[in-house]
Amino acid sequence: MPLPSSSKDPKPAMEEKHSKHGFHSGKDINIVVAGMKGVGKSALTVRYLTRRFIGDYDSEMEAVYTHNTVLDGKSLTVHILDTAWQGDGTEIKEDQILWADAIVLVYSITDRTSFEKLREIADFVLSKRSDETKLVMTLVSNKCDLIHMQKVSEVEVTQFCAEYNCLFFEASASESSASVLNAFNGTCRQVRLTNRKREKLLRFMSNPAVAAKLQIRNSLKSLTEMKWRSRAPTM
Ligand SMILES: Nc1nc2c(ncn2[C@@H]2O[C@H](COP(=O)(O)OP(=O)(O)OP(=O)(O)O)[C@@H](O)[C@H]2O)c(=O)[nH]1
Repeated sequence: MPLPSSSKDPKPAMEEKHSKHGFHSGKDINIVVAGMKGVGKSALTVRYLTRRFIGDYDSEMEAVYTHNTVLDGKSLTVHILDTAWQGDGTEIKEDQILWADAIVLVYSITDRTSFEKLREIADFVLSKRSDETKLVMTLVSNKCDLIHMQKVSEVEVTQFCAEYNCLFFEASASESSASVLNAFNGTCRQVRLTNRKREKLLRFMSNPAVAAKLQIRNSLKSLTEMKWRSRAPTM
């Protein structure tokens, strides 16, 4: 699927810097980073790409970055869409949701509203995806260096993850490259796992013997249903 529209093309310097190794896996992973204004979406993205923390970004700017890397011994190309918070529900567009293999939902531990808003975003995202196209969602609590200002409890986070089937990562874009790498790498691993499972299922389903069995089972099921319907008393 083509890259989603973005209000700005990827920064050329960034693109060049992260494409310089030139390896291509054939299996790209598309990630959308979403969350309220000021939670650190750009800081996390840039930390993952450059291992550096840059304090200030143009908050109006939505950007797509391409990053070539190696994960668990296999080359990987990651495309990251860093969304810009608009506050009017238009920060993620439908084609961007369909493009994504994973959505990284970011909140700041110092801002309760930023956590609460993620429900709206997650509901919107899930309303645009069918079950078959398994989408990976991860929850990232950013600004963990400000733990003394924490406004969201562990119980709430656990509930959220159970409800939306999310993986959870704690990060600090300002203090720790490792935490940010862990969040993005964990997300990519989960996408690979999901893809492998889906491919395995597709292979299984396309086996002629399995297809024949399924067809027989479905025919028997509809025969039984017809039988019950014809026996049911009419009012
Ligand atoms: N203490 C602390 N500050 C952070 C961290 N990550 C980001 N910030 C700061 O939070 C502010 C917002 O960061 P951004 O990366 O611009 O946030 P954003 O989510 O991209 O915001 P929008 O682009 O406006 O949607 C900046 O002042 C950052 O320096 C962090 O881990 N710890």
